[in-house]
Amino acid sequence: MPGAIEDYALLGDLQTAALVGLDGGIDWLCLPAFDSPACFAALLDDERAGRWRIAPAGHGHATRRRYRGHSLVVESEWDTAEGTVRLVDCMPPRGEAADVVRVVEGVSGRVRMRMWLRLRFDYGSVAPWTRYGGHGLSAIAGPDAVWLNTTVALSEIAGAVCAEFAVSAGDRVPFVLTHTPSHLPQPTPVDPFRAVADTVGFWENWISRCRYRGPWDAAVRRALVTLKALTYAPTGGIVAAATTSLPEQLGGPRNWDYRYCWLRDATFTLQALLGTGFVDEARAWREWLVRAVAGDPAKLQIMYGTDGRRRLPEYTVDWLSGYEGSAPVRVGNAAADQLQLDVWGEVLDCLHLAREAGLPTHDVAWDLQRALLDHLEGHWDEPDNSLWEVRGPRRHFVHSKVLAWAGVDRALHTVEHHGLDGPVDRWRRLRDRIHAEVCEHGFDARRGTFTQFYGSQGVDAALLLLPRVGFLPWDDPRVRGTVDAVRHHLCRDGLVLRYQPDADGGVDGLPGTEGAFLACSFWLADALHATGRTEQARALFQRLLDLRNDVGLLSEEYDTVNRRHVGNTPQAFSMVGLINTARELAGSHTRTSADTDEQDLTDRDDTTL
Ligand SMILES: OC[C@H]1O[C@H](O[C@H]2O[C@H](CO)[C@@H](O)[C@H](O)[C@H]2O)[C@H](O)[C@@H](O)[C@@H]1O
Repeated sequence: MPGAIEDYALLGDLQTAALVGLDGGIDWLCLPAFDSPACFAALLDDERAGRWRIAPAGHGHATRRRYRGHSLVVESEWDTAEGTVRLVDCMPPRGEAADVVRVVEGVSGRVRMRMWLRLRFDYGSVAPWTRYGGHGLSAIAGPDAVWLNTTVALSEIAGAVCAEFAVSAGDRVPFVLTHTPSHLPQPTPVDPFRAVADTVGFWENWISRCRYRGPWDAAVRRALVTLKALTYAPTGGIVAAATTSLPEQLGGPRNWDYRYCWLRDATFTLQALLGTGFVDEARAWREWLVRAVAGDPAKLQIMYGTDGRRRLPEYTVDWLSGYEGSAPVRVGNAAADQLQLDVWGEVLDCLHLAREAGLPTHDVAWDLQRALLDHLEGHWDEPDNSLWEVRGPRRHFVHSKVLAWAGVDRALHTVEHHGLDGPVDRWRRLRDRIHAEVCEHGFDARRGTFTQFYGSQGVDAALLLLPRVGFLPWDDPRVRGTVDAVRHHLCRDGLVLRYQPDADGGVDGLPGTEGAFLACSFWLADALHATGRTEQARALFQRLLDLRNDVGLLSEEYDTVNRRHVGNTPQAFSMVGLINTARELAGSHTRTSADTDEQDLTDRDDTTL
């Protein structure tokens, strides 16, 4: 039985990620990449689907746990009747192969320990052939080979690899699990102690480039490290979360695979990284983007594989029972084929912002912007699936139209401020036309609010973003009315739903309901602050900070009834929301290109940037 979603800490090597629970069990690990089949999938079933646990014999949850400094090295400690023991877990920066390093350290007394490893390739379905030799083993099946190196004796019990040993104060017992494609020879084993030190050094060095200084510094840095850990270093792509199919409703079917690169999530992530000083990541992402979307702009997808792959067919993994019975488990994501008009606007905004942030003007990037804009010009007035990826009928979603407006607006800014070439008069007319249409059809004067889509009876938390992209100012009565309507209709226990799933006869085409969406809750805090209700904004932000788990992570949503994290974890959207709201409340504006006229990025030298 897996732990609560909030029980998990993240390990990662910038190519893949593992989740380690409070009880010392790694319940999720895909090798060699984020979206590879899992070799530990207990998270979505039970230990028969693969798990690796190290803990004091007969003990459950660790007494305390933390990341070492700002790194992704997790230290779990158990106080037991026999003494205290520490488990140090990490994935060192990728060298020759992918490694998971676990070191048991005796702190006091003499503690009996138990290691239990059950490798199951291909999401729990393939038990490898295991060969033992000395203090190690190799496990091979199909394309995968895994080696375990340790200093303690291993044995096999009921299909699992076990070790019983004891540690006294000062003892260190290492375990190194290494993966390679099965046709390659065993790689040179890493030195586990050096690997831990290198991992700490890597992350401390990376975060030292952070230019945010202000309140909530530790929370912001942890969020940034998490975003970086969701980056696939070889290509610069950024995944939306480390997992698939953690449910948006416990026991329900709203279970999706987030191990891909959504243009929307990635652009939000980039805005947070750029705003805190991480320009190299923006450069890598722009390169990734230009490669991924090259070709016909009509064929732009809303998401890609981390390598830019377009085909992400969705299928169900029926042999896994799902997290706490939440079936189906899905691999791939059918949303890849949807029309989500906001993405054109977000990409145009992000490319513009990258340029404003000092990335050199790049002809290919401008060619891409122009091609995207040409396509948007011919398609902005079509109904779409919206940023929420509804699986019901396409509609004229207000947020999508506003982001189309923003895309045109950013292209105009680029021409005006960077001397690039474009048909500005035509684009100005287009921008004005979209604006007028949204204000006419997307605003309900009777209720004083923008609506989820033209003619809708529902509202949408994404409407909180309208002033942020510069569509209308925060003091416009239509904006204030919309903020109030979102609060009134979408708040549950003070947190914000994306929309009312049952409005307009059911907009998303899915059964069941879902938790409060944490990114939207951060957007409400920003909106309260921007409309002069800073105390309420701070209170909401504090509430959201309090929802982080013991190591500072947030999943996608929060179940306000069961008081639990729900949805995939850790989710970039949520961590981005934390960073942006901290910056807003600290007085360092989250820049969108809508601001660049007035601010001209002078805040690049602010201490809080
Ligand atoms: O709720 C239905 C949709 O949920 C997922 O999409 C959500 O996550 C994406 C990644 O973070 C985000 O970009 C999107 O805005 C969210 O709605 C799921 O991936 C979709 O397949 C699903 O239809």
